Amino acid sequence: MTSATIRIGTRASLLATTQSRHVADLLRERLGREVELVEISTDGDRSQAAGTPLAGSSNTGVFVSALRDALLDGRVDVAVHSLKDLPTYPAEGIALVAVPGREDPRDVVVARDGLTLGELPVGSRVGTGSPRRAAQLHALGLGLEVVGVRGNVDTRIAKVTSGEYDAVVLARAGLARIGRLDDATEVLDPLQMLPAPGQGALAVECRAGSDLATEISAAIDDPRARAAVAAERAVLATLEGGCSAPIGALAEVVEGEDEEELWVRAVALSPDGALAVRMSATGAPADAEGVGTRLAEEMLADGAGRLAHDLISSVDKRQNA
Ligand SMILES: NCc1[nH]cc(CCC(=O)O)c1CC(=O)O
Repeated sequence: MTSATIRIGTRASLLATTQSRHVADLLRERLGREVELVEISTDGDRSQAAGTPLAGSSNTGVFVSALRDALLDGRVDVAVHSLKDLPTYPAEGIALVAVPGREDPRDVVVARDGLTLGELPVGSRVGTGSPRRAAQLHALGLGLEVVGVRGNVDTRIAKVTSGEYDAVVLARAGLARIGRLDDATEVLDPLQMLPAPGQGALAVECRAGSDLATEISAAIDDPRARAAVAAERAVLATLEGGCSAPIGALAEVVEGEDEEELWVRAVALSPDGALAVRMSATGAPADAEGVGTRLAEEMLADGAGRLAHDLISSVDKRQNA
């Protein structure tokens, strides 16, 4: 069993196969095992191929469960996902065995003519399918027109190249992984654009309780990355319980005076970006989930649960302005 080839299930997209290949390389290097990729196609992938691109969070659930099914019925031994696409609730029989070293979690702008967001004229069309990015773009007050965009990373960049959109906002990690970082014209500071919980991190899953789970965890888990995403996902899970507003969260493990410290920042916004609840917290990396949960509870106590009532809150805000 321990000498058998490890089969990694992957979606067929460029981003997914690049991510899976990265995990395959880590496993070969650190376990000295043979590793192969097995493509798992889904209804979502097929309709994408047929020319109706499905994108973003609404459909990621389909991809995640197809990979998990392949894991559960033994077609593959390992599943690799973008961590930010995983739902916060656990899946039966599946263990999150490793969060490998994380890419830079920030968002980037890909704009025409090398422009930054601040240089784009009022009324410029900026594409994103993410309510989190849309709300934070509005909150910048630059008068940008936020338009929906679907499809994979290349499709989105092509909207700018073709002149259809002036810019798109994407995860830096996605561009880095597919070797297109040069297309980015600005890296957004988290003060302006807090990333999605888990952005830039990978999730490596195995069947719960398998020997392979323990072996992989010891070989490729990065405790700092794991603590950071645990805090971010605790923020998300807790806020989801009480609000449907767009959410950003970013945590980092930093060297303190004599021990490591966990820093967490989070934001919940009304969809039009007019109102936001922002908070931060620090704590021990070992208590990552507790730190994130308590931070989100404070945000709810401060009104984060009412932000989704977009119309009412933005009207209130404008009357005060
Ligand atoms: N929602 C799609 C998705 N899922 C993971 C990434 C990029 C890689 C990552 O964030 O880890 C992307 C594209 C994007 O948001 O630009």
